[in-house]
Amino acid sequence: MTRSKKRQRGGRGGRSRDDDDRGMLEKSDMKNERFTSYYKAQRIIPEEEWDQFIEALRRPLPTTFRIAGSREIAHALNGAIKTTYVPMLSDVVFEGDSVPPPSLIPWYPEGLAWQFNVSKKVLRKQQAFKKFHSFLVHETEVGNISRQEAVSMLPPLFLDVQPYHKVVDMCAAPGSKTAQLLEALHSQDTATATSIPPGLLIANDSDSKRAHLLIHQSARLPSPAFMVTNLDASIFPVLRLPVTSADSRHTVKKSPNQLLFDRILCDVPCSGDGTLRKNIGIWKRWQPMDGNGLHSLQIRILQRAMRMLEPDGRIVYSTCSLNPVENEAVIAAALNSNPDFQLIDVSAQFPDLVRRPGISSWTPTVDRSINTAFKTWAAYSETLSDEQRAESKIAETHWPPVNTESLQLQHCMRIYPHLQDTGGFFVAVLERKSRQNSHVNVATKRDAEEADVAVPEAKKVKLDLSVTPGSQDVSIPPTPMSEDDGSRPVVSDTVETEAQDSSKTEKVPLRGKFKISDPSFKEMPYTFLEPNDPALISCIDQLHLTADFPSSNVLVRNPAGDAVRSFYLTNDLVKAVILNNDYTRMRLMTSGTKVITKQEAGRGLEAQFRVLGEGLPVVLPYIDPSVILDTEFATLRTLLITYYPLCTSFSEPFRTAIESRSPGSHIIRFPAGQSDDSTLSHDLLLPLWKSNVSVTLMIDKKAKSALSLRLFGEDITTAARGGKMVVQASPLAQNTGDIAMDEGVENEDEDANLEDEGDDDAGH
Ligand SMILES: C[S@@+](CC[C@H](N)C(=O)[O-])C[C@H]1O[C@@H](n2cnc3c(N)ncnc32)[C@H](O)[C@@H]1O
Repeated sequence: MTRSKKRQRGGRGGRSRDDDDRGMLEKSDMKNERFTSYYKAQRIIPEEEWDQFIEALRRPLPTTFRIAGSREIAHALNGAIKTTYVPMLSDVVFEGDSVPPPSLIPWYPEGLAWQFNVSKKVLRKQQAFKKFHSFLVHETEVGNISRQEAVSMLPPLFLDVQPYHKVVDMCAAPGSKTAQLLEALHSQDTATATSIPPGLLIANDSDSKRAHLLIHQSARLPSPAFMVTNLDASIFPVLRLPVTSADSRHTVKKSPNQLLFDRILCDVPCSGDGTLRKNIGIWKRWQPMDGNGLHSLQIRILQRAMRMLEPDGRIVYSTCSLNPVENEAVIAAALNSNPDFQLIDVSAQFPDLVRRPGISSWTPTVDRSINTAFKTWAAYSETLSDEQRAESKIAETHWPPVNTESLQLQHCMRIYPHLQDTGGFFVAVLERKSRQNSHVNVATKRDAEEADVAVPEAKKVKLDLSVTPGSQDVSIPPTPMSEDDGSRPVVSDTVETEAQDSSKTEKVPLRGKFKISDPSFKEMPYTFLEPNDPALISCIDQLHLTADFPSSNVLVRNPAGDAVRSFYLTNDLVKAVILNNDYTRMRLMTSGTKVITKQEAGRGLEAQFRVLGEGLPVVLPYIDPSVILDTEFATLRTLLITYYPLCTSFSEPFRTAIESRSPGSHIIRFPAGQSDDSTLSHDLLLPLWKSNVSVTLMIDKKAKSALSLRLFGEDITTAARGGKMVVQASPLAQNTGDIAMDEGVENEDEDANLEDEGDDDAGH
C-alpha cells in the first residue's frame, strides 16, 4: 500500500495513527463475517453507507477529552488550550507529514470538549505535541481534564442533572459518566469553593473492584453529596428517608418515606461492539450470542430504574453496542411492562450531533451462525421441544413487539462511527407520560446552568435530622426493604429496625438504627459525630471554622465511631440516607467526602487537625477569612521548588506573617493577577503546614506538578527534579515537627484510593 493511501484512511488528512499504532494488527484481521452478516440482516446502516461504516470501524479512534471541574476553572483551562496550545500545534510537520491540531467536538456544550488524532510516536517525539501531552497528563491527574470517549459524554448531557436532583448511576464504574453527573450536581461551585448541593448522587456498580474505581474518581471532585454502593442494579433495594414532604405526587411509592430519584442513568453492561475502534480484539471474538445473553439483565436493570423514579423524573438508557437486541428490544420490553413510560424526542437537543433514529424492525439470531430466519418468537418457539423451550435464553422480547409503531422507537438515538468519527453508541431518554410535552424545550445543560437553579419548592425534601439516639426510630415504621411491586422476585432486603431497643443505638450515636445485617460486607461503619463532640469542637477551634460549619454532618469511619482521625462531610440528604438505611444492606462503600484529618506533627508537637488538599474547596466557605494568609507568586515558587523551605527563606511581608503563626495547618491565598512570569485567572488557595521553623505545601506531588506546569510552563517541583531523597533525608522533617509530605500522605485512610482511572465503554 502506498503511503498516500494510508494517509487517506486516516480520514483527517496528515499523518494517521494507523501508520504507527496498529502495526501489529493487519487491516485484513479487522473483519468478522458473522458481524457483517448479522448487522447487514438488521439493516442498521443503509446499504450504500456500509463500506464507509466498516472503514470507519477499522480506523483508530481520535483521542478525546473534556474539561472537567467547576465552570470557572474549566473556562480558564479551555482558554489556555485555545490561546496557547492550539496555535502552538497548528503548523506541526512530523517526518514530512503535516499533523492536524486539536479541534473542538462540535456538539459538546460551551466548547469544552476536544479531539485530536495523532500517533503515539508524534506524542512522544514531536516537541510541541510532547508538551501538550504532558499538559494533558498532569491536568488529567488532578481532575481538571477527563479523557473520555466522545460518545460516552452523551448520556449525562441528556440526563440534564440539576444541583437539587437525587441521582443514581446504576452501572457506574469506572466512572467517567459519574464524574460528569457530579459536575452537574456541583454546577454552582466556584474556582475556589465547592458548593454543598441539596441533591445526591449514588454511583453504583455490582463489581466491587470496579466500584473502588468510583471512589478514586470521586477524590477528584470531592462532594458531600456523593455515595458509592456495590449492588446488583437489577435488584437495587428500596432506600428510605425519615420524612418526606407530605407530597401527594408520590403515587408511585409503596411507602411514603421511600427515596425516589429525579434522574437515573442506566449505562448498562453490553457486548460493547460500538468500541471496536478502541478495543480491536473485539474483531476476533465478536459473536451475537453475547448480546442475546445480556438482553434480559439489561431489561431488568431498566425496569428497576423505572420503579425508582420520581413521577416527573427522567431515565437515560445507554449502551456502547450497535445491537438492536441490547437497545431497541430492551426499550420496547421495558415500555411494554411499564405503559406509563414513554420515549422522549430529544432530536432538537445538541443539533450538531449527527445521529440516526432508533429502528423498529430487527431479527434476532437464534444461534452463533447468524440464523435470522425466524421472524417471530412464536415461529422459533414452535421448533423447540418443551425442554429446549424451558432452557432457552432467547425470549419473546428479543423480537420486535407487535406494537413497535406505538412505542416510537425512532426517538432512540444511534450514533455511528462514520458520521462524526466517533465510537458507536445508543442512547434513549425515558419519562413518565404524565409529563407529556414538558420535555419539548428541555433545557440543555448550558441553559440549565444559566437558569435559576434554586430548588423548586415541590422538590425540597424535608428532612428531620434532629434525631437523637433514643428518638430516631419514631418516624420510620419497620417496613421491609423489598421489591415494591410484586411483579418480580422479591429482594430479600428486610430492614430490621431496633425500634424497641434504644440501648443499642445509644452505644453508637447517629450511626443509623439498623443491625448489621450483612456481616460479610467489610466496610467500616459510618458514624455521625455529635456537634458537641470534644474532638470536633477542638478541630473547629484549631482550624478557625465559622459557626455555620455544618458540624452535625461530620462523620467518621472506624469500628468504634470515635473521632480519632479523618472527618468526612456530607449534606443533609446523604446523612438522612445513612441514618435511615442499613449501610451493609445497601453495600455503601463511601459517603460524602473526606475533608479534615488529624496530623501527627512530629517530635515536640501535639497532633493537630489539618484541612486536606482535596477537602479545602469544601471547607473554605467556613474558614474565618481573617486567618487566611495572602502572599505573592514568589512564595509559591519557593514552595514548589523546595519541600520544606525555612520560614526565614521567604521575603517580607510573608516571612514575618508566617513566623508569627503557630505550628499547624494554615491556608494561604495567591490573589488573581499577573506576575513577571505567570498569570492567575482566579484566586488560588492552598493548605500549608507550619512546623517550628519551616513550612510545606500540603498538596500531593501530582497536584504540585500540574500547578507548576500551568503557572510556570515547566515542572519546577522537587519531585520532578528527583527530589524524593529530600523527603527522606530532611533533618528538619525528623527534628522540628515537619511532616513528610509525599504522595502517600493525602491518600492513606480506611478507604484509600486503589487503581487508576479509565474511560472504558467496553461494555462489561
Ligand atoms: C458499560 S460499563 C459502565 C461504564 C460507566 N457508566 C462509565 O461511564 O464509566 C457497565 C458496568 O456495569 C457493571 N455491571 C454489570 N452488571 C451489573 C449489575 N447487575 N448491576 C450493576 N452493575 C453491573 C459492570 O461492572 C460495569 O462496570
